[in-house]
Amino acid sequence: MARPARGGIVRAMVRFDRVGLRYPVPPGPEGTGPEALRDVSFALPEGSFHWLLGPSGAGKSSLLRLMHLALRPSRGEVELFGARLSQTRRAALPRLRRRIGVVHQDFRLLPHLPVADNLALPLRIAGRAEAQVRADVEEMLRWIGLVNRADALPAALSGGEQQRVAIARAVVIRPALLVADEPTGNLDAAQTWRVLRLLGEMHRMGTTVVVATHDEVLVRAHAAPALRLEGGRLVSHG
Ligand SMILES: Nc1ncnc2c1ncn2[C@@H]1O[C@H](COP(=O)(O)OP(=O)(O)OP(=O)(O)O)[C@@H](O)[C@H]1O
Repeated sequence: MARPARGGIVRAMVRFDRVGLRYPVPPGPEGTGPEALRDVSFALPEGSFHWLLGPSGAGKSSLLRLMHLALRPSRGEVELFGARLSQTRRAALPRLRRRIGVVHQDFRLLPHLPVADNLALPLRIAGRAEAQVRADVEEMLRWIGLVNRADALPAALSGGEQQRVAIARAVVIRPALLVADEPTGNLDAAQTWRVLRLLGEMHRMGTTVVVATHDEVLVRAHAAPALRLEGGRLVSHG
């Protein structure tokens, strides 16, 4: 469900216009690999929730990498928060990246830092005062139900607990856009529902959310529009 912005007009948070992507395949020059995405166009309204679906190799992770600025397109235009990437200076990218939270299937927590410090890191990088960092981390731990694991290292947590920490870390600086790549791929059913609930809560608070998944049960449980990829092409949207 999209929330109207000022004047009732729903802004696009993300817009892809005829986007193509070729990976650089060594040893050739950049852009000579097979096409991972072809002619992909869509717009995601501010405050929407979308599933990203498609068989293995369809291009889901590639599309999300473009969306969270880990890659630039080989063709076409990606627009985020109204900024066209082709016209955005490299120096301006970190500021855009701070508006995007990313969750991966394999959590990617820093293994040598306790849970609380994993959550604090984005806040410290953003220069928040330490009292604010402590308050925000506490709030996040409460939200994900892990207050009593603040001092644990990630390896001491179950996969589902680690994924809840990863979601909290992705949203602790209140991103406008949250992208998740197979966030429940390694989780059992009970943990999958908890993760889905957290993603749904972020959406209800106004965050634009995109979730790639293979899990049709999940998709049926949370009715939302879907982008469906096949062979690098967007075959349906809605
Ligand atoms: N880093 C890379 N270098 C070269 N080719 C890549 C790279 N990552 C993905 N590809 C290729 O791009 C295409 C799309 O892959 P992608 O990982 O985006 O698909 P996917 O839909 O996310 O698949 P899965 O569901 O298995 O994760 C595939 O042909 C894949 O081999």
